[in-house]
Amino acid sequence: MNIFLIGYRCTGKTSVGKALAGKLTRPFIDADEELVKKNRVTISDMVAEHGWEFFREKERAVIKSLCSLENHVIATGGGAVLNPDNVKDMKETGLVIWLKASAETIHSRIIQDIKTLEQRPALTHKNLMEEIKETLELRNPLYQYAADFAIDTDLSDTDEICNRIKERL
Ligand SMILES: Nc1ncnc2c1ncn2[C@@H]1O[C@H](COP(=O)(O)OP(=O)(O)OP(=O)(O)O)[C@@H](O)[C@H]1O
Ligand SMILES: O=C(O)C1=C[C@@H](O)[C@@H](O)[C@H](O)C1
Ligand SMILES: [Mg+2]
Repeated sequence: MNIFLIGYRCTGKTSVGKALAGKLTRPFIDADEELVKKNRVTISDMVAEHGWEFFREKERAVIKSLCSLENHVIATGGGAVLNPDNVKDMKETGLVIWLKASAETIHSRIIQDIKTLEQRPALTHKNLMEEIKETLELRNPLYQYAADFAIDTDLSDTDEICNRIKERL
């Protein structure tokens, strides 16, 4: 079984995924990083040039191919659950863990993370806080449906989150 990490931007899927894979001595792979490598373009440039629909098609291709792996820890992009085929494939081939954080925590991590410019182009025309709140409201039911269980990340560091996941496995 694979372990898939899902959740909104900056809930820690990539950071926790890497650390968890180390602790479980399993290989780690990140869907966003795979997409960038495969297409040789940053996410921000891809979205600026071709739009979100094009990005979602590329993301679907990556998730589909990652679902054929075995025993990997896989960090997904924040919007992977928007495609029901991704959700179906992840549920069939692994355990799906939802990393959660409050809108305030997400906002603060997004504006501080150096990767935001290349990796997290705006999803809406709203200001960042409104975008986060509105998008979380739309996506929370999708994360909920996809996940086997959820972990709150607001008050814990990566190491503590890994330990809490390990307790649940
Ligand atoms: N538990 C945490 N406590 C504090 N900071 C965190 C925590 N988890 C992640 N961060 C910070 O938030 C930022 C984003 O983390 P990360 O890239 O792992 O998120 P992500 O969920 O993979 O985001 P994306 O969906 O955009 O790929 C980084 O600067 C990271 O250090
Ligand atoms: O939340 C989203 O829709 C996204 C999150 C990032 O991980 C990237 O996959 C991309 O910026 C889209
Ligand atoms: Mg990530």
